[in-house]
Amino acid sequence: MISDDTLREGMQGPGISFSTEEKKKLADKISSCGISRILVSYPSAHQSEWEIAKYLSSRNRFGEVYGLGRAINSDIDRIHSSGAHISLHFPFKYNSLDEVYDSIKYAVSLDWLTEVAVVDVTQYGINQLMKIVKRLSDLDVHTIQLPDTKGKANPKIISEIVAQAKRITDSKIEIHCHNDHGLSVANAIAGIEAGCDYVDTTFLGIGERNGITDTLTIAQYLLDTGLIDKESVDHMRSFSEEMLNIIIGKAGLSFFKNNLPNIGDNISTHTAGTHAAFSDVFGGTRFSVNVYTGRSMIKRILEANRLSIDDQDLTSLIENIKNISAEEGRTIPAAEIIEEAGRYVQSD
Ligand SMILES: CC(=O)SCCNC(=O)CCNC(=O)[C@H](O)C(C)(C)COP(=O)(O)OP(=O)(O)OC[C@H]1O[C@@H](n2cnc3c(N)ncnc32)[C@H](O)[C@@H]1OP(=O)(O)O
Ligand SMILES: O=C(O)CCC(=O)C(=O)O
Repeated sequence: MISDDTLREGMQGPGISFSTEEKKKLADKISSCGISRILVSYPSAHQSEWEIAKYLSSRNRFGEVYGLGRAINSDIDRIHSSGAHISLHFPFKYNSLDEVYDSIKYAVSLDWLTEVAVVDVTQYGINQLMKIVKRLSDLDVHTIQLPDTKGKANPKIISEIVAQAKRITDSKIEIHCHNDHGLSVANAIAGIEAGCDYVDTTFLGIGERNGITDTLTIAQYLLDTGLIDKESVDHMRSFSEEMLNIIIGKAGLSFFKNNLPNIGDNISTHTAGTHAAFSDVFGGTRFSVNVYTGRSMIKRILEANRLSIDDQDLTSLIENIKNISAEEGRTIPAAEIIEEAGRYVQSD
């Protein structure tokens, strides 16, 4: 039931970044918690993300190891070459889904366990969403994820979409609930009660903006329903305590104040490069920079500081930023990005 997303979604939490060595250690702990399904990285983001996907998928610690990417052939090839199972997300805005479906067909031809996230489910009417579910099911997508990407859903909505999806497809249904309105746990429980097959969680609920459903809270709920054993929950509790110190070490104690739903700063902070690329979909104006950044985000940070560099320099600036972040397991503050960028401006 639990699909752990701490190593990928968790690394989208403001101020959070993990090096490859840190991810290996965290993966060991997660597997000791009895979790067998895990999404570990975004292989097209950086070499380190490909390496951890390769490392974890070549070991027998988990039943299913996934890497995430865009529904485009180059991201699919990158994930597949790591040996991880393919997890794809739709674009956040589109005119047509034809090319997306072609790429998904390609992914399924490589990996029968392919999973696809129909991002931001609350943008659709229920009939339109079910048409998409049916189309993915006809393409033999193994797992259809229905994520509340913007954290705007409520338990009634999640219950309705999961129940309807389960009626029209034999594909597995997965939910992924963001916490902007503080409803990620209630929404996940509504999805479980409505019959979903998997629920995405992260330890301490860390993730993009103010995160998603917390693993331990859901495990505690599943314990009461008999779907998980007490030993696993005990391991999750002690790992959650360790994570608390890891997160404070990386993002400071104020992380937990900023991470409050509805009022915390984190709800307007983005890490995902692809989110910054769709600024009319995601309104956030604060950025946390690690290997998940992209051109759109770095350009916006430079523009806010009245700096502009040419395309080639931007490529090399982003490469440097991502390398430092991956090696040192830390986010890169705006001041450091500006200083790095300044070197390109001066050398022109
Ligand atoms: C809901 C979620 O959290 S899904 C997970 C999102 N996670 C991330 O975005 C983290 C990893 N991202 C990255 O490392 C970078 O954004 C990269 C490597 C993917 C791309 O970086 P860049 O090439 O510098 O592009 P940038 O980040 O500015 O923009 C993303 C591009 O992907 C496109 N895109 C985004 N999602 C999709 C998708 N599902 N399918 C196709 N294209 C997509 C955008 O339209 C944009 O294209 P453009 O460059 O033609 O405008
Ligand atoms: O977990 C995934 O597969 C990606 C989707 C996601 O993170 C989201 O929509 O918020």
